[in-house]
Amino acid sequence: MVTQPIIKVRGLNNRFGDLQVHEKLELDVMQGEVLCVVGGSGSGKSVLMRSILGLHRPDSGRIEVLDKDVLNLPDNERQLIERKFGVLFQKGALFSSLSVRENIALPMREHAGLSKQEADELASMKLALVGLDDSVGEQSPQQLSGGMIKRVALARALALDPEILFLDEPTAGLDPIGAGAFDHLLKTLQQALGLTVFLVTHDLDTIFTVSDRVAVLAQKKVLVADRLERVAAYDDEWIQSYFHGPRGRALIQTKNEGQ
Ligand SMILES: Nc1ncnc2c1ncn2[C@@H]1O[C@H](COP(=O)(O)OP(=O)(O)OP(=O)(O)O)[C@@H](O)[C@H]1O
Repeated sequence: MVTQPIIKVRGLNNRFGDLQVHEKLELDVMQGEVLCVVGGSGSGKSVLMRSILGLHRPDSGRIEVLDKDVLNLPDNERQLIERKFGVLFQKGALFSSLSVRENIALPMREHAGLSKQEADELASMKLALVGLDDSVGEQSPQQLSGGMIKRVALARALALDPEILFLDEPTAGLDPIGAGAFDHLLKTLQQALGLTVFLVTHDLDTIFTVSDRVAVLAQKKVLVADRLERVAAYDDEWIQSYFHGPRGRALIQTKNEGQ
């Protein structure tokens, strides 16, 4: 499948005081792919995602989304681009004072100007999409398990039918079965909806299940961005210890046996 970059990052520099996080970082995210972004703690994965989302202003560099130079767009055009983003933050807590349905309907009412009834009906569709019963809509977020909360947060991220979905550590805090179920749901939805997914994760299972490509952040840049098997073979100490530790070896073996 030949696709075009939907996001292009060029010469990105991010610095906090004396700490240079990104130096001339380059990255393409291809239309319709799941790109898993990995790297050691503090390597700048979240700052990269926040820079693309417009939540952090980089010191310099260029970020294009759908061929628009988003760092230099007027506010109204920038908002049109942001409407194409769905975001699930690691700590993207739901509003506890609102029901699940109200949480999902909120972006539709605030950003798409839908009536309460329209938004509630669409929220039901989004609940079904993430595999939750409609009755969950009337529950409070505090009543839900960790896995259900992630599904609701995913339903909310999909509220405005985004083209690009950003997720920061979506399986963190889930047990392995819940995490596996979330990974499969994500892959199914991504394929069904034709989404492009930018996924920050430490979770090797997630990478093996959902990634089309993997980008490794190290040494202030994207060291390599390629298919998993090529990245796993890359000659770098961090990559080798990450992908070829006991967990990585077991996953590679399982994958090979499944082929
Ligand atoms: N607003 C900020 N002010 C100062 N330093 C920051 C700020 N945001 C991030 N940093 C620093 O930038 C570096 C990269 O942070 P970032 O959160 O992107 O790392 P990460 O790769 O996502 O790490 P982790 O895997 O631990 O979540 C860290 O050293 C962090 O402390």
